[in-house]
Amino acid sequence: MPQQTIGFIGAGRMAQALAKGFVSAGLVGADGLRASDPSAEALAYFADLFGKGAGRESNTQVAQESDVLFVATKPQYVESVLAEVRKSLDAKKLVVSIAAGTTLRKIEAAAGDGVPVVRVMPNTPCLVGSGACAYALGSAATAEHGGRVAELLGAVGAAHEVAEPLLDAVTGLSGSGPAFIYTVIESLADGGVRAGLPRALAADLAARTVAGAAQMVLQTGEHPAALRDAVTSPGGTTIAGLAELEKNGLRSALVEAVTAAARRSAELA
Ligand SMILES: NC(=O)C1=CN([C@@H]2O[C@H](COP(=O)(O)OP(=O)(O)OC[C@H]3O[C@@H](n4cnc5c(N)ncnc54)[C@H](OP(=O)(O)O)[C@@H]3O)[C@@H](O)[C@H]2O)C=CC1
Ligand SMILES: O=C(O)[C@@H]1CCC=N1
Repeated sequence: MPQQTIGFIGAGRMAQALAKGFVSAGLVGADGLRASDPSAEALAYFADLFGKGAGRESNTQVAQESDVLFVATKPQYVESVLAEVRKSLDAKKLVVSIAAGTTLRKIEAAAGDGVPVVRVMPNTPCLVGSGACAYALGSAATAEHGGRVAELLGAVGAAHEVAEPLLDAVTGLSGSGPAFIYTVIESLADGGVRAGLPRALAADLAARTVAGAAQMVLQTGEHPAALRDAVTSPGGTTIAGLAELEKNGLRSALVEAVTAAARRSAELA
């Protein structure tokens, strides 16, 4: 990939996760990063991670200096931020919005005619190269723009192109999903502590169990139910635990969690 400058308007948690992932993957040097944020704390943290050279005083400076401009504010600020920097945008730039719910129509209207826009839903595991992301192309974005975004996101995890209407469901599943799974990990660890394990050991075993099970699904390609059957001995320990999960509605709770998060994403539009 040719040398490029990647800017972030909004230097919060998701911007930091993406920037760190891009730098770790060698897609950009710290000198190729730009960021602006009204929060001195967020900007200071960004500078701690990537060096003081990345910070800029205004969103416009970031837009002017960036080839790829990530808009990484909360959804309610996306249109006003783009209106603010609109004069610095043209067909040679690529605008990438990561905001939940904010539609391509709104982003494109705020960015201006002919500005290539891609709407992305990333997740925080991009920080450690294990992101699960999806993206949809705006009307002025070509396959080449899609390829650039796929290459960036591919360096920090998996990237799937989808039709825009699917992005609310993606948000409910993989955007918000890490928070659901952290709750699962915490609860597994609590179960371990209840059964007598020291907290630190329980926390380590819980996280590795979730990571290992996910890797089994991804690497074997087996259906999760088949993998579950391979753990479950007749009359054994696992079926005793699974019966409790069914009684307490784990499946339904997770289905409802993803559905509620997807619904909320649609509401944000
Ligand atoms: N966190 C996550 O797991 C994911 C988040 N997203 C999306 O990413 C976006 C950012 O989320 P997240 O990183 O969690 O949020 P954060 O609040 O951590 O980061 C947003 C940052 O934008 C700053 N900001 C506010 N107004 C402006 C402005 N006018 N110009 C420049 N910066 C501004 C905020 O400053 P201040 O705090 O002072 O307002 C804050 O530091 C959201 O749209 C969210 O939907 C998508 C996928 C996953
Ligand atoms: O909670 C949120 O709204 C954001 C979007 C997906 C994950 N975090």
